[in-house]
Amino acid sequence: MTSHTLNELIAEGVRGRYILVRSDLNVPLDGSTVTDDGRIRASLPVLGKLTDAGARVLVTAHLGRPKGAPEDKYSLKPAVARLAELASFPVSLADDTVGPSAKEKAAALQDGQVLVLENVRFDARETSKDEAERGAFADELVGLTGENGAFVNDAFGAVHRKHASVYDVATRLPSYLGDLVGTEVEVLRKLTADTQRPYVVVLGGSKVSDKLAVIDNLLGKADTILVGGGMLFTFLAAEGHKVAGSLLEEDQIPVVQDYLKRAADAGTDFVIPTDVVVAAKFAADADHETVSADAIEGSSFGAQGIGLDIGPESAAAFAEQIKGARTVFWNGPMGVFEFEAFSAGTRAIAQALTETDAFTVVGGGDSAAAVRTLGFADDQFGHISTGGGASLEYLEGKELPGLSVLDR
Ligand SMILES: Nc1ncnc2c1ncn2[C@@H]1O[C@H](COP(=O)(O)OP(=O)(O)OP(=O)(O)O)[C@@H](O)[C@H]1O
Ligand SMILES: O=C(O)[C@H](O)COP(=O)(O)O
Repeated sequence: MTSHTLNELIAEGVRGRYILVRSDLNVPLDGSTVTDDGRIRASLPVLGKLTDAGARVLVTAHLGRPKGAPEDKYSLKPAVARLAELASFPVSLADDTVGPSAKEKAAALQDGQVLVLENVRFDARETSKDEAERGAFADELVGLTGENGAFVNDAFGAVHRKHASVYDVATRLPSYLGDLVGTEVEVLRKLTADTQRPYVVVLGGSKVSDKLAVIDNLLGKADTILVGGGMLFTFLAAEGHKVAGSLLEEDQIPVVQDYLKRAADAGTDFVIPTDVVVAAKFAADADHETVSADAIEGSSFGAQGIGLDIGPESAAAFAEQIKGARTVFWNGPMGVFEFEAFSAGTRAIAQALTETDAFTVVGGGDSAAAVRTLGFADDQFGHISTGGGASLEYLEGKELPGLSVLDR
């Protein structure tokens, strides 16, 4: 990569200039409490460098997946409150993204201060497939920077998104690679350049179709793929099993069937859970029991049952695979770890990662949150990446729009 770096921008001089920074503040929330501030902490160094150098920093960020209009539960308020607590520079939040509040607060911003714009996904143009629509939104974001603005992408978790605040603004402003993105790419580059085998990829989480899409390119690259979390039910369904009320993306069944067919030729083994923890409902205190993965509907909860974790037998089998690996990449919790009763699978995988001799990478907002909230320390893993989907796509060898647009 030949992108210009933040240090180069700072050397050019930023005092008094408006610098637009894309950060990843997409943190897990419990109501208005940030349950893991890892991504906020990871965003601090770049903001600190810019404010120390006298820049007026405008931060863009997303939270969750709102439907292109403001929604209280997706406000950046809690994330920005936490950022302000941790920061050594003044931080404020605009009430909108490119509206009157953003304009007024941006105009009043002083050297060394940070203004975060409200969730970029409150504007449908941010994620539009239509380049002109995204471009119009990008123009409005760039308009806030005045005459001599610049753009820094420090949102590693979002570099796989061709979105206005990630991609289109970079075609309109002199653009630079943030330190967090630089560091993350360096670790993943080393991992792909010299992958020690066996290479085991552990996949879980709830963004089922996103994560299923990456498997295509992992076939042949990974020796073993361990399938947990929400996507496991699409695998079970692809094998002809009923999954009751569990998370299932029916339209993805043929895709998974195709993967299963191609796996042997590609030299990749799938390990699919043999037991599942099924709950009566999606709740922390739900009644639950462990059943065989091919008999989910046979649980006491019948067709209402929801699979919320992998069972102990599967967790042990996954741990065994991890023990024998030389490289492990893990994205996506094995179950709904936020509820204690359904956290055992995720805990077992985290534990196995801390015990293997393999180089281990944990990627993703919730995956990183899971290992921390379950009591593991960052230094027990080779690398904890802020990016889940982003790191997976990097490992697949895909071109990431947010990175390639910075290439000169
Ligand atoms: N069986 C399941 N049913 C429903 N939700 C599940 C299940 N297993 C895991 N999850 C949920 O998946 C969520 C995390 O998924 P996600 O795909 O967002 O992972 P991530 O690590 O944040 O990756 P990324 O950074 O790409 O978003 C957790 O909130 C967890 O509760
Ligand atoms: O959580 C993530 O992986 C990033 O913040 C990107 O979020 P997205 O998958 O909703 O684009």
